[in-house]
Amino acid sequence: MAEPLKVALAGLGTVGGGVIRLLDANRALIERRAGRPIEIVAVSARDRNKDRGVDITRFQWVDDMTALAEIEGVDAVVELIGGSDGPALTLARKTLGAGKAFITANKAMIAHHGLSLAQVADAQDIPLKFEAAVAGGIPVIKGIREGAAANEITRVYGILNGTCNYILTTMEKDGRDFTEVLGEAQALGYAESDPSFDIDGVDAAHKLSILASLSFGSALTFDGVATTGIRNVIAADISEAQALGFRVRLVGLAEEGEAGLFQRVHPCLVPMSHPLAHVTGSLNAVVAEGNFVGRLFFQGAGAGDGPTASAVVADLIDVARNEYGPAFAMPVESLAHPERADSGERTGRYFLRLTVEDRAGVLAEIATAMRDAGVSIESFIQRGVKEDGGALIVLVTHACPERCVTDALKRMQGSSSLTGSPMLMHILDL
Ligand SMILES: NC(=O)c1ccc[n+]([C@@H]2O[C@H](COP(=O)([O-])OP(=O)(O)OC[C@H]3O[C@@H](n4cnc5c(N)ncnc54)[C@H](O)[C@@H]3O)[C@@H](O)[C@H]2O)c1
Ligand SMILES: N[C@@H](CCO)C(=O)O
Ligand code: NA
Repeated sequence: MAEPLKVALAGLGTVGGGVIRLLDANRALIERRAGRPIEIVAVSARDRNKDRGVDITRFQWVDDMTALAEIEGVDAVVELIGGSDGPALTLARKTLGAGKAFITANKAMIAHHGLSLAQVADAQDIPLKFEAAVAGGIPVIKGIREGAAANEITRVYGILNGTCNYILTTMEKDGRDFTEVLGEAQALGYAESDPSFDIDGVDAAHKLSILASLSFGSALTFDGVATTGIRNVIAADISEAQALGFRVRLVGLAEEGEAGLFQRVHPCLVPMSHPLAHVTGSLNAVVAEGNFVGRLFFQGAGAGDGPTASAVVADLIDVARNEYGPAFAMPVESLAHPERADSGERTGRYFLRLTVEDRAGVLAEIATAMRDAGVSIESFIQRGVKEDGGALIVLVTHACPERCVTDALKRMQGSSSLTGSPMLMHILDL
């Protein structure tokens, strides 16, 4: 029998537990597919005695998880701890330094340190793999890195955070407000240990920066992602968007063109005719547009123990088969360094929600700001708000450069007519 791939596992939480259960359940099949057994030999986490519903007494226990890299006979280390720096990064560096394969679900660490880790891995021809880090169980890294490798990809976008999608679609279904639904989403086990990473779009930005690098062959730049989360989305935004034929989704979008590299995570209005409008609950979806293959649409579970473990073990199978290549699909030195595109020049339609006082002249004030900023209005709704006697105004603009809409908002800033902060969302006309 072929030698097993010996694995050390750091982190025994949602995903770590899932990996052990998956390898137990599909052992024989995985061995046939991988050409050899995949065996966990050592594990480490914070608490040795916690009941995880899986038997870990059969594995060597290691208190200091960064020591997993040094265990003799271990071929691959799987990191399922989390955190962009700290023990996860130390473990990554030690593992690659020891010439062993490193597999992770940690998008925060890959977004911040992926290129420097890839440099070490590629120089020694060692696997560095992170399928679970982007859209969990969806094989989107494999799809873009391998399946679409022949294409020039100029745009990649999608729903990259299950927690936010769960919150938005529950608000949509039940008409409830953000704070009410947040607690439920966290209880489902998808949320990051710092929940603001989900809600403020940071987790989606981590994933988008990884996807952009793989799609465009450009150096990963997490700092280049303009990020807005879903904290300010209210139930009325969702119902008004629906009345206009849209659904609200947190969309990560990256494009590469003459203007440079554009990367943004933001709540958007998605037309009902677009497949992303039908991605509900904690599901994720990614669209990649290739110049020969056309539009690819990937959808599935972006989080959860089973789906995420499925991606981690797929990476292990690649390692067992000796099938891998440079972590970012090409050597780090070959990655391009495009300029950052100016978002003000992007043209599109916008949704603007204002809460205002219901008195003479308010509408004229809004119309004047729009006119002076060169923004033309496509549709307009005004509703009375019983609670405060004010009004809710929703505008959809005709396509115009983004800087015009932000200019219109600036002109209204500080006006005594406004009773709350305006909400501006892009309309995804793709
Ligand atoms: N949960 C998901 O659905 C999901 C999906 C995709 C990716 N991920 C990523 O997978 C990783 C793990 O996520 P999870 O949901 O399984 O987390 P979790 O909180 O359920 O588990 C984390 C594990 O790591 C251990 N740990 C954490 N910090 C430690 C430290 N400083 N020292 C020692 N042990 C430590 C904990 O004891 C626990 O066993 C994260 O990077 C996360 O972003 C999670
Ligand atoms: N917190 C993430 C987990 C998967 O990466 C989410 O909600 O999608
Ligand atoms: Na994935």
